[in-house]
Amino acid sequence: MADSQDRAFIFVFTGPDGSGRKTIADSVGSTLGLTKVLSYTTRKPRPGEVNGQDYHFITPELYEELDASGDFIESVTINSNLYGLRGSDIQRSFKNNGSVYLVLNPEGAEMLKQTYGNQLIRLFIYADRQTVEQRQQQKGIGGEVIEQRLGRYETDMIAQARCEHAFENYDLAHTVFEITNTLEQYLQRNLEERD
Ligand SMILES: Nc1ncnc2c1ncn2[C@@H]1O[C@H](COP(=O)(O)OP(=O)(O)OP(=O)(O)O)[C@@H](O)[C@H]1O
Ligand SMILES: Nc1nc2c(ncn2[C@@H]2O[C@H](COP(=O)(O)O)[C@@H](O)[C@H]2O)c(=O)[nH]1
Repeated sequence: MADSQDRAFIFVFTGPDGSGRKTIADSVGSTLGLTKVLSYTTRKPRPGEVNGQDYHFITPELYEELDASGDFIESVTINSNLYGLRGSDIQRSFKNNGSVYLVLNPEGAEMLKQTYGNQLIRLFIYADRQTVEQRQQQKGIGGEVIEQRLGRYETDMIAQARCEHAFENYDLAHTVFEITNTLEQYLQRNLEERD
């Protein structure tokens, strides 16, 4: 008999920066009552970002310490900043709350897929290059950072083919509706299997 946490899903919202991953993930997650698992980063918070809500913002020293203890299930360096996820955070959320969601770049999503297999569902969110650039500008992200992020756009887009689902994001309400329906099917299937 499978343990209840074996039946929980990890929904990973991925795709190019600025495609709308966080906005969609938080909206779908709140509608479906999913728990968000936050990454740890050595990056400094941007205006409006809150520790414990957007990321766990930590010092490079603490990051090194956690990394040396083998805490990170996945760790990457992006623009000289470290980002990682602790496996224990995912396991704790599974035990307490069931299915979880998180937002990762395609590289991180791929790495986690290798660990969690069928339990992990990748939702690829995308829009054209010009649109993601404009969205980042409107969000107030600096020109240099946007340039660095756009440098990864083509590589990130290639990952679409490996994801379980892909959604174009222009009409936000429509995208959220489509993804909510898709995830409901996974959660419903789980409930039926339990009965
Ligand atoms: N369909 C949409 N139409 C217009 N604006 C959108 C749409 N989806 C998201 N946005 C806006 O685009 C901006 C980027 O969205 P969001 O932060 O969710 O993207 P992201 O992929 O997580 O990128 P980032 O890494 O920059 O945070 C936000 O200001 C968000 O409100
Ligand atoms: N592989 C991982 N990627 C992550 C993680 N946490 C966030 N991210 C992605 O990094 C870039 C840059 O993020 P930003 O907030 O500094 O702009 C973006 O694509 C994030 O989704 C992680 O733990 N692992």
